[in-house]
Amino acid sequence: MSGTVTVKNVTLGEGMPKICVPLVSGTLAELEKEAEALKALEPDVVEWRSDFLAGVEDIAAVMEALERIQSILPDIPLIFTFRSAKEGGEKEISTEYYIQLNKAAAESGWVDIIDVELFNEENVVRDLIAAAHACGVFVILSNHDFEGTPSEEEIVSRLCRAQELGGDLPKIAVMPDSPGDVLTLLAATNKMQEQYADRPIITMSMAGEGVISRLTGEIFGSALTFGAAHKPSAPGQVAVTELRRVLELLHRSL
Ligand SMILES: O=C1C[C@@](O)(C(=O)O)C[C@@H](O)[C@@H]1O
Repeated sequence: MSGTVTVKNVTLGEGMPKICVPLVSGTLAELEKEAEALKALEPDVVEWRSDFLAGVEDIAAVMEALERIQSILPDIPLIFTFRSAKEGGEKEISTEYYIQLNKAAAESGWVDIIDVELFNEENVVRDLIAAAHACGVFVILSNHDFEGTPSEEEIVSRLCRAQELGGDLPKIAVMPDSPGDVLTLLAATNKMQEQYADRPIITMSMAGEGVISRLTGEIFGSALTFGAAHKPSAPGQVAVTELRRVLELLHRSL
């Protein structure tokens, strides 16, 4: 894998894959508790899945939550994500509000990375990337296929598209229907990192069969892996402490 992205002393794209833990609470009070509890797990990165928040349609509530998270975990890189229902998230919002929300998060100064879904209008994607970069915020350009696993060529092509559009961290999560689908994701990851990527990428095959892909990023070329604290944000995430143990085991073997 060539290229790295460094946020708050955490470098993605070198050494062991970094561990990201999602915050998935529904209320501000729960979110604060969840963020406090996360400290003990020492994640490299934290993702706030804002689509889980009951008041996410109110931008002031979102900003208040962001400020709280940031003040509880000031030293850990924070990803702001609104995951749309069509890509496995909790809610659907208008494109206008999606843009407003992501721009507000990027401009808040409390967020290091925003997650933008690749399958938006191209001008929306370009606009959000430009807005984030203007604030010194990185962009994960993501795609989620909860229905299945596209072909190796299609996975590589989506990751390349995310890179061409200027995403700092192209990402794809796919759902396997067989061990062969998991191999397809791993082969696509390997091909992308060997032949096309000039920056770190993030890939995973979800659910139980796909767990192996969340462990082997250092070998096949995925820079970030999502582990669960109490509640996973997607199927197949394993507990952070176990995840770290396996990543370290594989790292020592290389
Ligand atoms: O995109 C991703 C990856 C993910 O879907 C996973 O499978 O671990 C979990 C989400 O919270 C995150 O936004």
